[in-house]
Amino acid sequence: MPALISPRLLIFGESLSFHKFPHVSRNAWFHRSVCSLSLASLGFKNDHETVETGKFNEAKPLNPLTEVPKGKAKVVRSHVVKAAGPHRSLEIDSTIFNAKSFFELGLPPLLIERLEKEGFKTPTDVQATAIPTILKDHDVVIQSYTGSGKTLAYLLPILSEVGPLKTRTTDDDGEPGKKTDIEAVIVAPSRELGMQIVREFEKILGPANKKVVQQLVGGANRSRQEEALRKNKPCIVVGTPGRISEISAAGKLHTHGCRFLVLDEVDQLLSFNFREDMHRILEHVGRKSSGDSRGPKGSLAKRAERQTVLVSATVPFSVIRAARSWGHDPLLIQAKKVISIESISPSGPINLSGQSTSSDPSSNVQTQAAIQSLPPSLKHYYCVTKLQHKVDTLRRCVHALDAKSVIVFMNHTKQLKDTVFKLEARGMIAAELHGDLGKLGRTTTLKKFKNGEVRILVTNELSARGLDVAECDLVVNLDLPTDSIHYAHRAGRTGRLGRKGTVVTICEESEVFVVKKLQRQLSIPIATCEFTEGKFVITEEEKALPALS
Ligand SMILES: Nc1ncnc2c1ncn2[C@@H]1O[C@H](COP(=O)(O)OP(=O)(O)OP(=O)(O)O)[C@@H](O)[C@H]1O
Repeated sequence: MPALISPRLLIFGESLSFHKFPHVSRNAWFHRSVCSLSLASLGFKNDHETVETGKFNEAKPLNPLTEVPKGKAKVVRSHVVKAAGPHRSLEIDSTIFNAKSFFELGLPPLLIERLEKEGFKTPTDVQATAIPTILKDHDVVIQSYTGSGKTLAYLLPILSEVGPLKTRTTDDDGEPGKKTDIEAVIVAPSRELGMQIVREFEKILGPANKKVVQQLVGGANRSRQEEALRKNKPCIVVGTPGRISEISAAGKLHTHGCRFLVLDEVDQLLSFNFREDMHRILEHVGRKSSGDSRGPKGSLAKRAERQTVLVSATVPFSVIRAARSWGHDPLLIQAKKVISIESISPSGPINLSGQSTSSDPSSNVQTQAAIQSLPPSLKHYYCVTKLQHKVDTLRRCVHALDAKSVIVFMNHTKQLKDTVFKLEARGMIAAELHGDLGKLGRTTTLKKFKNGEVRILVTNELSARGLDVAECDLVVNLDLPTDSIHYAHRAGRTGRLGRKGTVVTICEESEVFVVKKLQRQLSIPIATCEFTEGKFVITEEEKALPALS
């Protein structure tokens, strides 16, 4: 089973052990029920406004809309709100939002004005907790599930202190062209995520202030980025570790006076691949805070003491350790909770309530980290098929669920390309996204997928982290993920910001025990399903199981 063997297993400690976990009879856990569902019946809108600009010129599915037997579909209707931004199609469960307003969080009026203009009306829970904590100058680790709005949770307090929308104004701040030092550095593990964060900054800053933020991602022309730094003198840079450290080493990026260092997807940035570049960044961006001079910022001396913000949906203990050594008295923020990291024992992983446990950290750090990263609105299924029928099963899955925007994860580029070819041969609009494509190719594909021109994006781990496509209503694992952390990040590409989302793992009979182990590790039910005669049929429903420890 080569797809399951990855060097990344070493990063996160525990891996899926194929021999340790015996094959367990499915029937032992199931309560048998058969019903047919579409994504609409699972809580999605069924009409074609879901993808506003979508132009699916495909062969019609055999049975486009599936009848849902009354009482079988588990539709949980709750008060819904609309998403901010141009796509307003999928319903959002309002329970993700906080009772407080952005104003109550202490954000400056100009920033609130911009938020309102862009349609951001209410903060999410993690934003309502993180924003005031960061504004009080604390070093923090932000951990909450995928799609819960962690980007704005750090972006808004930064823009409260840096750039033209900030609270306090001085003559030299905020305007591009006047300052020479960078005031905030945001590091992300992939170009796509880096560019996505830049777009989020640009959205809030507004068209007049775009030059306040500069992207420094790999794959793009470096001299053009250096030229933009020299000419525009941005106060915020967002980039990948390699490119940031390259430009910094060349003396073209001045970050010693930097006030904010954000490491997004920090657990991935801790991996061996990024070690050297991350070392340079940590050494050259501001200086580690001592805690002595905490208080309102303003003087240059105080600015040189950086505030460190670590962010991820999955926080293994290695991140807690890193937070301790890179910051002063850091706090862990989990949706509505704030916990002192110093109080977490180095010998134990953090559990669901944010406290440490005394068990062996290597045994279940990964499990705990993954459990907390899954949005509750996701539904998980798996379907058993033969290897040679996987693509056909995928096609039937997409049709049966009437999915509008699908991300398919595979582990190997060659097979990934074959899958796109086969899907296209069957009249489906699919595209590939992987590291072998150039930056332009990747950007174009992603753009087409986001605006609905491409219905099925076939990709690999590159897209598992951070990718935010609000309309994505289905994630399919056509190859199994390496472990529960990877499952969680892949799954998190759907069900963004309280929307409903469906995750289907298509596997061979011999791989079922791995799905069972994921189910136990993540403490989620993963029901068995089939796609017959254009219908999505849940053949055996799972009970939620206690997490493996
Ligand atoms: N308060 C809000 N109101 C409306 N939309 C919001 C709000 N906060 C964030 N969003 C939107 O929700 C989407 C998901 O946010 P974001 O990408 O920051 O999630 P995340 O928690 O970082 O996810 P991941 O862990 O997968 O990276 C984005 O499109 C963002 O613009």
